[in-house]
Amino acid sequence: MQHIRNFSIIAHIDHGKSTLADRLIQRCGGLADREMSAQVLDSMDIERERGITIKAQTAALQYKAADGQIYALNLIDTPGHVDFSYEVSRSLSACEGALLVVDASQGVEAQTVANCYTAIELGVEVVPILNKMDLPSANPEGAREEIEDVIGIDAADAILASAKTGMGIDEILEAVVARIPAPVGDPTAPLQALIIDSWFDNYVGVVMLVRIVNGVLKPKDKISFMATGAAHLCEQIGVFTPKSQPRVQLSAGEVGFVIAGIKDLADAKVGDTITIAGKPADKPLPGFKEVKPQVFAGLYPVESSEYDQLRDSLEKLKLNDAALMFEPEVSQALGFGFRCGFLGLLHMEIVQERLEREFDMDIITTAPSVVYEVLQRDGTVIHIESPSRLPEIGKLEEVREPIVTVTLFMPQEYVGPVMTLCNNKRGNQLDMTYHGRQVHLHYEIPLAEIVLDFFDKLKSVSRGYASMDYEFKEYRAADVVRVDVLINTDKVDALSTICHRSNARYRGREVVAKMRELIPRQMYDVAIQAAIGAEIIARENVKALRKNVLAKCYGGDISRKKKLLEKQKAGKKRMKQVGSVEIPQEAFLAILQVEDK
Ligand SMILES: Nc1nc2c(ncn2[C@@H]2O[C@H](COP(=O)(O)OP(=O)(O)OP(=O)(O)O)[C@@H](O)[C@H]2O)c(=O)[nH]1
Repeated sequence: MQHIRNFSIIAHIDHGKSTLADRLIQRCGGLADREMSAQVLDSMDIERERGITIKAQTAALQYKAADGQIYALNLIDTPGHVDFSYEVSRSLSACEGALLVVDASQGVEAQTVANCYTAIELGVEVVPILNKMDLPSANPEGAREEIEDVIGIDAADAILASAKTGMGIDEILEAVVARIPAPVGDPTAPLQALIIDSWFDNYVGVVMLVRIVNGVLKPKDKISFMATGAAHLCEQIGVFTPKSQPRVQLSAGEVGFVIAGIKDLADAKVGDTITIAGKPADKPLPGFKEVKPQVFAGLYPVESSEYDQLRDSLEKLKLNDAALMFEPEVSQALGFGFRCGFLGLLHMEIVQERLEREFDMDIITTAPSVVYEVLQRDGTVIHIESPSRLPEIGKLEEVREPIVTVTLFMPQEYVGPVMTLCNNKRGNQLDMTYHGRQVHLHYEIPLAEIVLDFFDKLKSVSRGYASMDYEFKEYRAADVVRVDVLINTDKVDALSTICHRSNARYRGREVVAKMRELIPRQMYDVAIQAAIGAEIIARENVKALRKNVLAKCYGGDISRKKKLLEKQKAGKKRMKQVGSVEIPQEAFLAILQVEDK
């Protein structure tokens, strides 16, 4: 076990995490050069294009160190975004060390900070690396100071590197061996294996990436899952180099994959502990948490006839995304669709994008909302995942909204703007502490305010330097109301939102104004109104088109006419016919564009 090193790479987006991982794999001979064409660790196209790693993967490398010994280095990939913070914490808790990659020309940026704190909290050894030293603009001294000031760890022996040219790669591998502790664990104890990640493979079913903490796991072992209680037969184990390679056993300290004929991802939850059914460990490893969707939105097919296809697509996506939830929903305006639950806004965007790209679906998404707890006059308590389902005022005793505790990190100069933002979002400050130039703030903020656009605003007011994390605290009574939108006097249920009474009029007016810009002119005048209960609080008109598009340019050339019609059809794709009015996707999300008061 003293020849094993388990480590992750943490970095802000674009600081070179994937490039460095590729270099390390290449240097250790994991893949031939021609296989290195693409960044191997980001397996999904969409990840490559968005540049965000959403599914953790790993590589087991063999490295012959300067001391002549051969070491088994397990590189464990971590996702980088706050929506996936639980997965990050599970990946890091499977490691003894983490390489903190900082772009020497950019310095420390927001995302590094939260992940780095998670690593420090978990007792993981952090090795700072200043990457992109080949760039003329590299400023290692500045970056070093920022690591010390902002993150607060010693950066005196940060390694100067370039994942592009290969500079510093050997030094990094030597540091992994010398500075990161070997795992500790008892191979003779009952099995405790932490599930770091799990995903669905069409051929073998669920694949689990595990860190063996204690004990030994072999094929044919009957394993059980301590959180779910499910039992399965272990069929195959092995490691990724990054290609999969079978092994006859995985022992304490090692990282590898397990296949056990599992069909449902829900049986193999990230963070759960695997043990041997006949000889179980007396307790699971700490830190298991059920991930629950926090953000809900309606997803509807643009063509009603594609409902079944949308359901099939969502089912396929769910195979590989245990956090995605969905159930059928009917909207008067949009017809049959699904109410879907996501971990956060990025998760929602990824699902939406995959539905469109991988499954070729045209969908309309409604504005994201949170779950409200409603105490009705008759004493019953219900949970509302869709604003249109909020009972009428006469039946309501109390509406409670989810409150989260938000932890924010930022350099001192951004404290003012960040506090203003939190206050605008109905935040309640809990405390503020200084750590050198770095400030930690704790706030309680209604989740509904966070899901709208908090993350983007936080980034813009802090120029990307502030980072955040949040955790559900409780449901708390709130004076919220539903703002409805009427189009040509018909209420469009998919456009209803719930918001605090103090903001309701303002938001209603702004949404209607935004929608006027977003809804194209049609053959008739379109009236857009906002209402609270029976009271109309705002109204705008979209004036009718005077002339028909075709009339203008049609001069007998039929191919031109066809082209125009095709163009119109393509442009129509993300439009939904509501009554006699065509509403584009953007208009359903107009609430996201409303600025704070
Ligand atoms: N000049 C230079 N460019 C580099 C170096 N390392 C990475 N890059 C470039 O920086 C960009 C981002 O690198 P990635 O490895 O994709 O960064 P990442 O941190 O994995 O980013 P995400 O996957 O988006 O989180 C790419 O265009 C790389 O080619 C380096 O040492 N020098």
